[in-house]
Amino acid sequence: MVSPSPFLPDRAERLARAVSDLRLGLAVAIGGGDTTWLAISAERADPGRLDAMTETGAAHLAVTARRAETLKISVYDGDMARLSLPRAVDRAWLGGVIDPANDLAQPMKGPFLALRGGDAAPSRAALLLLRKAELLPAAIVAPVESVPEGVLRISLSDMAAVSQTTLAHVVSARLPIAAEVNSALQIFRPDGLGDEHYAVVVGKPDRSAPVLTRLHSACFTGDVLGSLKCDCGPQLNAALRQMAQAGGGVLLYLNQEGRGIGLANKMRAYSLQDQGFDTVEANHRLGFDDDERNFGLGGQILRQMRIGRIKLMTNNPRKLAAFDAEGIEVVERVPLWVGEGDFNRDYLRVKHERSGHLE
Ligand SMILES: Nc1nc2c(ncn2[C@@H]2O[C@H](COP(=O)(O)OP(=O)(O)OP(=O)(O)O)[C@@H](O)[C@H]2O)c(=O)[nH]1
Ligand SMILES: [Zn+2]
Repeated sequence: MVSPSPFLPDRAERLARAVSDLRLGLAVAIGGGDTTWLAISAERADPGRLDAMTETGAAHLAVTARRAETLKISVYDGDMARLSLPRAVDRAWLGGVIDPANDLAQPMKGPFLALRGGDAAPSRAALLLLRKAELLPAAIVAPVESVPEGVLRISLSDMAAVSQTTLAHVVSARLPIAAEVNSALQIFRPDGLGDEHYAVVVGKPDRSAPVLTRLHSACFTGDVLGSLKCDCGPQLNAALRQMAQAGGGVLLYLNQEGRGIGLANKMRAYSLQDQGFDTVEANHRLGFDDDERNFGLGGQILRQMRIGRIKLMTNNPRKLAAFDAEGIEVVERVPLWVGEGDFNRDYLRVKHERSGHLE
């Protein structure tokens, strides 16, 4: 007989499963306190599951403090709020509460009853997992007597593994690119939650000197489509060209689209920007922070590549701090201001004025 225990998922694997279940619209059971709770994405909840979650009258809707602020809901749980839900939730009402697309058209959505006291930790865990699933951070949460068969169970103590992803090198292959034919692409894969990330080695960087490095965040609209709303495409190309001219460099490409909120949410942010909100306000109205990226992954990749000293091409002081925290010495910052135009002037101004980007 084969022993079952090696086949059981560990904490990191359970969390990765929980994120993909929530993304599908499935419920996840969260235990670890006195009560076990079922949580489901408010965005993905189908009518049958929504009714089942709310039929006892004990369900609540968890939203982030950012979203609560826009909805003018009292925040008693620090970074989040829990709203009591009626037995039969009106889906249009729910849509209005969680999705800010119609905030301006439908400004009054209350009255809301915000819960105080009790255990907010399971709801907080659900919100964090939904962010990792790149869904709107709004969860329907209800206590359960018993967990329905087939529903994944996680424990609050599993949540510690959310930020403990370790990346492993998978493969490296030669990749001639327009900037430098002598280049290579390396792939790094997480052991639990998260996406694969890449390192482009341009030319032959001299490892005895600080390596010219760029930490780039995925931007489908800018990198691939040539969107004029941001500066990502020109930054990507300028970085690769400068590395080629310098004889070599490393471009770390982190799959953290939309500053970590995912492409669908970034497009929600863009539609809010069309209503007049700036980049930061749009993120807040959706329930996200200004920037949800984890730059520490870049340092982890460089350590695996045995690169310890770099010249970093960036205007973002948070990136400098992140490499420092990972033990990578940034000996010089190389400013990277390119691609300014009519469509991204406000975006660049907001980076400078609100996000602390350097000259
Ligand atoms: N949420 C959101 N993300 C955006 C928006 N515009 C661009 N992005 C994302 O922002 C990231 C690029 O970040 P930036 O702040 O432009 O630049 P940075 O990489 O932090 O800083 P630099 O190193 O100085 O370029 C990419 O992940 C883009 O997909 C937006 O309006 N909203
Ligand atoms: Zn972009």
